[in-house]
Amino acid sequence: MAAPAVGGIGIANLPNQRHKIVAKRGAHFTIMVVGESGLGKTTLINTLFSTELSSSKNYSRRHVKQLDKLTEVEIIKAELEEKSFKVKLTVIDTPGFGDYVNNRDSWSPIIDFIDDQHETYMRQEQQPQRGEKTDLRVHACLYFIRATGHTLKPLDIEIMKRLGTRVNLIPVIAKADTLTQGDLANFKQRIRAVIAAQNIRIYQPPIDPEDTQSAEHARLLADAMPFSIIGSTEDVQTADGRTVKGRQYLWGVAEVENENHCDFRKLRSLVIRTHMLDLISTTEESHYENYRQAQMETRKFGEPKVKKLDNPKFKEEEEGLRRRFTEQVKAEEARFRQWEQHLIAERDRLNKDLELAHSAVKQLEAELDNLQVGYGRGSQRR
Ligand SMILES: Nc1nc2c(ncn2[C@@H]2O[C@H](COP(=O)(O)OP(=O)(O)OP(=O)(O)O)[C@@H](O)[C@H]2O)c(=O)[nH]1
Repeated sequence: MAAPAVGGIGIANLPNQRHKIVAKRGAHFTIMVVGESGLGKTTLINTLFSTELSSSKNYSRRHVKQLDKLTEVEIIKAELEEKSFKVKLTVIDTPGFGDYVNNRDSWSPIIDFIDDQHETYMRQEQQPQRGEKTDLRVHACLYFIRATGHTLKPLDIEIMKRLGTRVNLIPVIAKADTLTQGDLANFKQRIRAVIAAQNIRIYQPPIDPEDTQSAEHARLLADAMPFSIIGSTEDVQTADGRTVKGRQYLWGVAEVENENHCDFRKLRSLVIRTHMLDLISTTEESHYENYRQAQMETRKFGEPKVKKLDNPKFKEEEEGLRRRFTEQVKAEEARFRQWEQHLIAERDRLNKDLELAHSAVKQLEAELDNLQVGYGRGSQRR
């Protein structure tokens, strides 16, 4: 899918970033969005890249999707071009996460996907011919937090802990327009406290001591995390006559690009304008390297990864199957026993009939003998 960037989104700034050599070739960037259904993941991606990368979902089918109890990973590829600078963008969407009453292990397809990409890349590196490699290693993972105004849910904490050690984790507060500015500020503070207390690793923009301007910008971005987000690709009219991207309400407009309304500009700056190359290089140098080292310690060079057979989700399914099988066997056994009883009763009845017939025959034989004896005596007298 080749999608022309509408109105300019800033990827042309990439050559100004540190690694000019990458910029010359064009960047290869993979971003993953994780969060509950309906938190605005698709909308944000479309807002971020100013183009309809992914179409909106059919909400009438949402309940159907919940029944199959699967967190599917969806891959959207696009090529964005601005001022002849290209970014090969891959968006990994994870619809349906956290939709179910029992969310135990609902994160495993997401975590497995991230690990599998590192694994695939490492295996390709180990081949004698190392040409063009398939590379879907995730450079940035946007984690969507529901704007409840309370604090992080245990499920958020569990998955964020696991993500933080594998990818550049960027937490965002979804649908920030649903909270008042005061509530939003308090919510942010509480989330930051939980992140610190739970030792959740989130992406930290590097601070360059030699470049005060960029250091200040990096500090500003770090201080704003988790970014509050309003997503919308709609143009709306503000009270003072401006046309902006935003969401129209009776009380006014929640503007996507207004720093007083949300942190969308900061997030876009971090992901696209100023830190895309740092996200790519930290993935390579830190997250991939950690994975590679951990794997190297546990198996020999070139040896395939041992597949996890003790996945609790599969275990649960296996136990269920076994239970159902035992119940079925028991029911069949009971049916056979009943049948056997029936057969025994039938056999007894037939035996009795046979006995009766037998004694009737015997009686008839005796009568016949008597008759023959009587007939013999009669003929002798004559
Ligand atoms: N109030 C508000 N609504 C939003 C915002 N972003 C998206 N929405 C709305 O929320 C609904 C769901 O948005 P999507 O972008 O499809 O959500 P999603 O997270 O991709 O949903 P799944 O793909 O089902 O996981 C749509 O009706 C959007 O218009 C936002 O920032 N604020």
